[in-house]
Amino acid sequence: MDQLTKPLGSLGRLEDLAAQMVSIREETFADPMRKAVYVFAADHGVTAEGVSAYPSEVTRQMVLNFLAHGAAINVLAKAHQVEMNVVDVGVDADFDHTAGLLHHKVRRGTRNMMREPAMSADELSEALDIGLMLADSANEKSYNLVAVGEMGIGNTTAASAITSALTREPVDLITGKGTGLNSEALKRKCLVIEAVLAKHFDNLPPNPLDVLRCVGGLEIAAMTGFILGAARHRIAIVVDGFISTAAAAIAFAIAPQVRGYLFAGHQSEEPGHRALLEYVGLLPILALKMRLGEGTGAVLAMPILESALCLYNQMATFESAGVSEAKD
Ligand SMILES: Cc1cc2ncn([C@H]3O[C@H](COP(=O)(O)O)[C@@H](O)[C@H]3O)c2cc1C
Ligand SMILES: O=C(O)c1cccnc1
Repeated sequence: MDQLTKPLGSLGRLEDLAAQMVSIREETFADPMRKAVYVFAADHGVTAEGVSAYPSEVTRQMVLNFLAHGAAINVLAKAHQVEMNVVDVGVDADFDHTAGLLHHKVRRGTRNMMREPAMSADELSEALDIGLMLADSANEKSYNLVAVGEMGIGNTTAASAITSALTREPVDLITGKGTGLNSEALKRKCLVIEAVLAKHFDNLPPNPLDVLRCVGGLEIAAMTGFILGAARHRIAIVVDGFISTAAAAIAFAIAPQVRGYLFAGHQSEEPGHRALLEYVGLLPILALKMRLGEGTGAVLAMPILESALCLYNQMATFESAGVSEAKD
């Protein structure tokens, strides 16, 4: 990088991104990028507590919208030549005859974490396995850059509970309005999350897999498995916003080596995202004041990563171009 025809360090963070991509891909770093986004969808029992501005039917409706190419993620994936994969891990709907969907439903939504753990140990293990299996299939398809996204009404509540359990940050500092709660509803959401944490974790810090099982979600667990599996295959992974970063934080808590394979696509407007990025040790690539999810911020960052690698691969060196280097 320092031999390329530019002042030392002048490409800023692009230099770090290129270095990380090269270290992930090792001998194959010059291969063209083959990109995919995996959108994991599931419902959440905790929506019964009134924690989202939208009804949980929107999860099913948005899955159909993804399949009809009408969502924000469809537009961005198409614009940047990113193959789209939509995975049903636990939507509360019957998709048995729906084409174009990856069918891996564990159950129709998690249990209400206010009353009982969101998942049983078997359900958690099934959801993690789905993610691991999809990472194997991403590797078989020769993807070398994957974005991780999600759809699940209520999942910012699960992500906030995970964030507080892992980082020990107070709930009110890491809980946001999600899809757009008013300030009164946001207060209720904070009370729900506090009650959930008190119910499941009387002795902190809890084990990361217990956090995932008790207060996570089926799509979050599948994303965790996917991230662990993709890292194992040396696939570069771009996480999206608050919820996918919560999955990355669990993966990091289980296997800290996963950090070297992760990029944070953007800084979400959800307040807990900062705490999670800090916990994992990631710097966001973009800051566009987005709070959508679906993988949108991750896909938007992919051209920046590709640009970083192109610069590293294609620029002339001082020697080859006959350009004088810096004086001492
Ligand atoms: C139409 C629509 C499209 C979305 N796409 C992603 N989300 C995002 O919002 C949800 C999380 O917010 P909360 O925890 O407040 O329910 C998730 O589904 C997330 O992907 C959407 C939400 C809506 C309403
Ligand atoms: O940061 C995100 O991914 C996010 C924020 C709000 C709602 N849904 C997703």
